[in-house]
Amino acid sequence: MHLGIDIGTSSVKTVLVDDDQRVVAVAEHPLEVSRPHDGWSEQDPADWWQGILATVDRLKQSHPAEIAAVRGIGLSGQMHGATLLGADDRVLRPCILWNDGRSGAECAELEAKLPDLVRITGNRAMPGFTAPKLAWVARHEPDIFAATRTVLLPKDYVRLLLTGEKVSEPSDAAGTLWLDTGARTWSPEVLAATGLDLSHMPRLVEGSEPSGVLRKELVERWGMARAPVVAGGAGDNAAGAVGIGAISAGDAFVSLGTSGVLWVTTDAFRPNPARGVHAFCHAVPGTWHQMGVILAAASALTWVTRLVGAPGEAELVARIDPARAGHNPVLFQPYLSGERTPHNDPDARAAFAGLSHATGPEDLALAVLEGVAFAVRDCLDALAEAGSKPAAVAAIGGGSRSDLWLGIIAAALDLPVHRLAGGDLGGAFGAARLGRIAADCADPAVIATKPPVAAVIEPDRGLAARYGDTLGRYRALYPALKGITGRATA
Ligand SMILES: Nc1ncnc2c1ncn2[C@@H]1O[C@H](COP(=O)(O)OP(=O)(O)O)[C@@H](O)[C@H]1O
Ligand SMILES: O=C(CO)[C@@H](O)[C@H](O)COP(=O)(O)O
Repeated sequence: MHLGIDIGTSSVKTVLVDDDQRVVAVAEHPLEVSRPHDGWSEQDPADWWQGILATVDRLKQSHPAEIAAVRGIGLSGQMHGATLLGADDRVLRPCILWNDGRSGAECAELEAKLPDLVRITGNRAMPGFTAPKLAWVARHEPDIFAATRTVLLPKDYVRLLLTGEKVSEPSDAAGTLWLDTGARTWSPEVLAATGLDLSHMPRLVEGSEPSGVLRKELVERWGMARAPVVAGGAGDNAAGAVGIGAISAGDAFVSLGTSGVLWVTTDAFRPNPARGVHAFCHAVPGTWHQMGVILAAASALTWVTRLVGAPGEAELVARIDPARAGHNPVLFQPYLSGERTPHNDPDARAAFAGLSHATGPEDLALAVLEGVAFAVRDCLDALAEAGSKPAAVAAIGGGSRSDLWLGIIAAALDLPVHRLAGGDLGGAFGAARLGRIAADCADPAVIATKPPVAAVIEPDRGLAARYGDTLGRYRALYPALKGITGRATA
């Protein structure tokens, strides 16, 4: 038995997986995002911990024998979040999340200060990455910066509470912008550019290696027969990739979580930072990936669901007439949190265009599904310019539960989309696999196999042709609105 724990942005998900890789049980605990100013995005790390205790406690109640038999635990988490700890390892301020856009000025300064930044890290400085956030804290909260002894990513902070160890691994560490991504080691040069050094960083293991064991009091609380090994784990996208066996060069998927991601696995470090393409390490040693990232995907659907007062995302999507896809006069630019790929613009904002007296909630919802699909198409084209051209993509994350959305995405990308068994569990299932690999010293290729394809969604030819035209109009929105819409001033 193995546990996978994913600190998602919208919830903590914990999955119990047996030795035949069957999901035995899943428990989820919702999380809220706090937005104290326009463009800011924060969470209290104590909420992640409450989510872990609540979900594992629930699994212990429903499956005590299986929890007692857990041998390995894997961690997955939303990437880039800056969790700042003082000398006593207490959290100094709310975690600044991956979709926080406050550090645009610091990004520009960092690139100017360290011309080798892109060569070392393989990435442009983008707000949301961890290093520019620390530069922001140094400028705006100097007392907190001075008190900071350790900076941890979300899943690495909960690892500290689970094991007492300060450890990270390359897939998540690459998203800090402090990693020499090709070498998979911290870069003292980039750390120094933000006033930090190696003492502020956790030690690194590979995602599939042990990082420690569960603390005695938690082993007792959950009635485990012995202390399970806790694996290095992975950032949520790399963990999602392990969960669907996307560990060979060219394997591709689209993730529809709070964020949207178009991921392609690479067998070498292939940076190409133009147009906001990310080049990070994978969770499997000796592998890397490229990805395009949009900051609002399923979260845009959640937003419009609340806006129109619908009871839930699934209920709102069910009200959309699928025949309206491609005939919707309403366009939506989904930059609710600014955008990374392809614009790297934290000040961009979302917009509806083409509203009339005839527009109803279903038109807005369809526009959101279509606008997110076009934003993912922008990622596909940016990755193609970076040399990665997938022939098909798998779909993972909560949004992949919607057949309509996957059909829209297949047509917008003009690629087949594969729905995989368990894909909606995102990183949690992949984390459980990493826990097993670490506990059993197993070969990642033997465990991280591809699950059965539950459905292949081919692009509808007529819809793909109509979207060819709509895509041009969608792409005209950003330059037209730049300078008109933007971050609210205080
Ligand atoms: N049936 C559904 N159809 C479309 N989207 C859905 C459905 N159920 C959940 N979602 C979306 O899934 C999102 C959560 O996905 P998830 O992968 O768990 O995100 P995260 O890892 O960021 O917490 C919610 O924001 C919601 O919009
Ligand atoms: O910032 C990124 C990747 O660079 C995001 O993908 C976060 O990792 C959040 O993931 P979800 O909560 O949307 O799964």
